[in-house]
Amino acid sequence: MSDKQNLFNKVWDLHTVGTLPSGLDQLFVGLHLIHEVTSPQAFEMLRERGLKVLAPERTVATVDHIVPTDVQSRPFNDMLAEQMMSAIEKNCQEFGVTLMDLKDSRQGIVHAVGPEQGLTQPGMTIACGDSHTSTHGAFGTIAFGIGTSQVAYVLSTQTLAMSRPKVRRVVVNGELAPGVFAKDVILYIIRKLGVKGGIGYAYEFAGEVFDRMTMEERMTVCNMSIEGGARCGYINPDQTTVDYLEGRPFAPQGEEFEKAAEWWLSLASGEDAEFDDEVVFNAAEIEPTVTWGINPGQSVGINENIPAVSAFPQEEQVGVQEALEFMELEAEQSMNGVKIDVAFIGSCTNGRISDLREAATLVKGHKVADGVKALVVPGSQLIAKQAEKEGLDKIFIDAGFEWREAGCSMCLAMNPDKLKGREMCASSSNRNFKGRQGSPTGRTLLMSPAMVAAAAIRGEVTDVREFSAVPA
Ligand SMILES: CC(C)[C@H](C(=O)O)[C@@H](O)C(=O)O
Ligand code: SF4
Repeated sequence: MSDKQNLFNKVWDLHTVGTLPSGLDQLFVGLHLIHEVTSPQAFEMLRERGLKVLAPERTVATVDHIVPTDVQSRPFNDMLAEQMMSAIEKNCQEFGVTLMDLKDSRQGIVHAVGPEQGLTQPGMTIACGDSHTSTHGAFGTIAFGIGTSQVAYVLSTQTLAMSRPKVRRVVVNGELAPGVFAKDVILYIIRKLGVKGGIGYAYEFAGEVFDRMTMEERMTVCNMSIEGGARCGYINPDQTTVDYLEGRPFAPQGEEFEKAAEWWLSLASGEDAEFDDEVVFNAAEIEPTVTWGINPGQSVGINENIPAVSAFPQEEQVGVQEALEFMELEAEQSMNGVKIDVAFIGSCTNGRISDLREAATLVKGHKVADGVKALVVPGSQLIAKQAEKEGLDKIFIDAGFEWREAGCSMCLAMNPDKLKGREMCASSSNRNFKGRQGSPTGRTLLMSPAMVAAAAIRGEVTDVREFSAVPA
């Protein structure tokens, strides 16, 4: 491996088993994660062709999207959800794949479970029929979201045919101010580079800000690379990565772990590593950020106003106008003080223990504003258990939040947790597309979990720094 090679190209080369006549590289897939929404048809395709799962030991399934977060008794009220659940149970049993179902204490959102279990490791290739697979890049992993037919392809061949993206290094130097979180950093990057800015690229996030981040913060950033159009995003493995993985169930143990750690660290892009492109930002410019529109790039700092329509490039202006009309917001208004109806803390972006701790710190001793429905949905059962051990559930419940079972929940509302009518939701999730949270006219404001907590208490979008207990 040359010193000039960045981590992405090193890992890509190590996993390339051939080049197809189409020119695509055929990559070996180290880990294939499965969930109930994008796998049923894939298993059907295998059945139709009489194929087996080639490497069941490299395939792990969990259930997350359709999981009800209150009453979980079977059969589910929603027949479609029940069908998906039965299908994944049957498929995993028949094809010999490990399934972390609702009875399994490891169950949770696929992108929470992989890292938590130590399945996600540096230098690996990971595929999953889910766009936010980019989350796993936080470990210096090349992790791709794939479609259902590709799921069938990976199940049967343990490889994936892909064209090699270019690599852009996204550097953020300096120090984040208190009250500014990983979520604000990625929202800022997407706003600056655009939701299509990453097309054709893998993003390497580098610089002081990411170096200092915990693994959970790095996951939040990499999770949303896809929202910036990038094929995937990653952060070089370092001691923080190694420390996080030590002792996790699927991580190597003892001497094997030492050897693995040495190998992981050797993969990081060196000082001389070359990139196809590089952009540099300054952490001091990043404020607590909130979206005002219908894609994750349409955001502003809490103390800025939404720009005038004329400030956008000509070709974007119609879309901006449409977004403002849908959101019932005005150009040049401030987001500070916008009323909310619902507050949602959860998702694979911000449903981890550190997110719940940050939100709970803020919520403690306060009450959810009258008329606001607020819910906390931990990303996995283990996160829920840890939160309960720390008494966070009690803090949320005392404040008037609902404390729910683990799953995707209102991030995409494939379960019963849905917005109603034109409700406005402060959400710690990653997508604010029209109708994303279950009501075609429902509206989503993306922000950090601490900002969601602040909005829940005040009943309106609020600068988290106005609270005395701002988590550092
Ligand atoms: C249901 C699934 C295919 C989808 C995805 O690919 O991301 C979902 O997880 C989402 O966040 O929109
Ligand atoms: S939490 Fe949301 S973004 Fe993440 S996998 Fe589930 S639906 Fe997709």
